[in-house]
Amino acid sequence: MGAAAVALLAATRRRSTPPVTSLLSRAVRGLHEATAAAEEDRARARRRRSSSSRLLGPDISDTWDPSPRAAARPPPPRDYAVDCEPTVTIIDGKSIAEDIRLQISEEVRQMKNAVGHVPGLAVVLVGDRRDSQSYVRFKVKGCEEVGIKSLLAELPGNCTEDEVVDSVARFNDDPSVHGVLVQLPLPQHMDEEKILNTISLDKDVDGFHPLNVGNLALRSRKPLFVSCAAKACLELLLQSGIDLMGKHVTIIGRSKVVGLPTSLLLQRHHATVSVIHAFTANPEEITRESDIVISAAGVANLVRGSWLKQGAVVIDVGTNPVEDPDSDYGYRLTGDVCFEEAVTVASAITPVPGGVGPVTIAMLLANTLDSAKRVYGLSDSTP
Ligand SMILES: NC(=O)C1=CN([C@@H]2O[C@H](COP(=O)(O)OP(=O)(O)OC[C@H]3O[C@@H](n4cnc5c(N)ncnc54)[C@H](OP(=O)(O)O)[C@@H]3O)[C@@H](O)[C@H]2O)C=CC1
Ligand SMILES: Nc1nc(=O)c2c([nH]1)NC[C@@H]1CN(c3ccc(C(=O)N[C@@H](CCC(=O)O)C(=O)O)cc3)C=[N+]21
Repeated sequence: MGAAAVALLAATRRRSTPPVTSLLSRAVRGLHEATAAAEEDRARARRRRSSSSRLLGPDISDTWDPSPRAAARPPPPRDYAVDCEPTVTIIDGKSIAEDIRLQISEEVRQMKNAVGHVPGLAVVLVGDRRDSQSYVRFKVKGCEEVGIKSLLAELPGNCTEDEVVDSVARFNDDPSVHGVLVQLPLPQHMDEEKILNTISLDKDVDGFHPLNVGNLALRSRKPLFVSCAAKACLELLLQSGIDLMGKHVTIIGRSKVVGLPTSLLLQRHHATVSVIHAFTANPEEITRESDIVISAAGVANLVRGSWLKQGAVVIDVGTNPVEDPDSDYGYRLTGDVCFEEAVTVASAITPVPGGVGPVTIAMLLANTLDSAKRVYGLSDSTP
């Protein structure tokens, strides 16, 4: 099913009419009505977002206390059609990312006026994996869109660990660079931890440095940077008006890129967090108890509709290539969640593509901006 058809379906479906085919024909019949409803949804989401004072991710400093931002937020949208039957909200990550980039552009412009410099992001890419190359392209394009300077070091897959470390060291020493990241995964023969540990703590925009992760975990501490994917999950929830306090959130995955930092970040927002990994027995029993399910396992269609509680919120971080002869490239991206099943159960869900991914990139830009603000003394919160 195409993304447009799914969005249309989402805007028109009633939970009491489960068969997808009948929903589709209704979607076609109600084309104009549905388009108008979807447009109104987007406008409502934009109004909600523009009333938020901060779009650049969680304010780490006060997240142990009940979040003032959450308190000031209007109540969650009523996801009910006119006849009060529930509908599912497709969380529009692309549009949320666009708003974040707009705000970053403005701050970059102000920085240039105030100190004559713009933030700089350096990316180290090793090898020729097509997926890594395209993610890096998204990052560079994101920088261009907001006026952040980007630098790229591309190294062949058979280079030595020392060559990668040298690249990182050059960026660490470059005062025009405020963020350094090494695109993962690295080739098998390299020691990932050793290389990541050479990134300066104050340029660690991925938030993978042990001190940043440790400080995220500790109540009285404040990390300099938090994982972009974790911040994206939080932002998508908050921007959708979903309160986290006391909610049971299950996170599938415990990696340093997504699962672990997301579990720590959401605890700072007073969620009760369960973490599922490859050795967890009966994961579906845990997810079925959860108000919010965040999946970052990297397994296509792992989360079935039957894994979800009625009305659950679903954040699908997974980005998995699956064969698709109909696609130009012979494959397409799909999430960890079986979308067609989940939309019949969830109250809100992120699509893949167009959900978490664009917001993750926007958060990388936000982390780079924050880093430059710290360097130029423009930061409103000293860590
Ligand atoms: N959209 C975005 O912005 C981003 C998307 N991604 C995507 O998210 C996914 C995860 O990425 P990443 O965290 O780096 O991947 P990793 O492979 O590093 O981690 C995967 C995690 O999922 C767990 N896991 C794997 N299979 C299962 C299973 N069948 N049941 C339960 N748990 C399982 C693993 O458990 P164990 O620890 O036991 O091995 C591990 O903790 C990928 O698809 C990636 O492309 C990643 C970053 C950003
Ligand atoms: N040092 C490092 N930091 C990372 O944050 C990191 C990494 N390495 N290695 C790989 C994973 C994966 N990841 C994604 C980021 C954006 C999209 C993204 O923008 N996805 C688009 C896909 C668009 C498309 O390809 O068509 C979307 O979901 O809409 C996906 C995945 C970051 N990661």
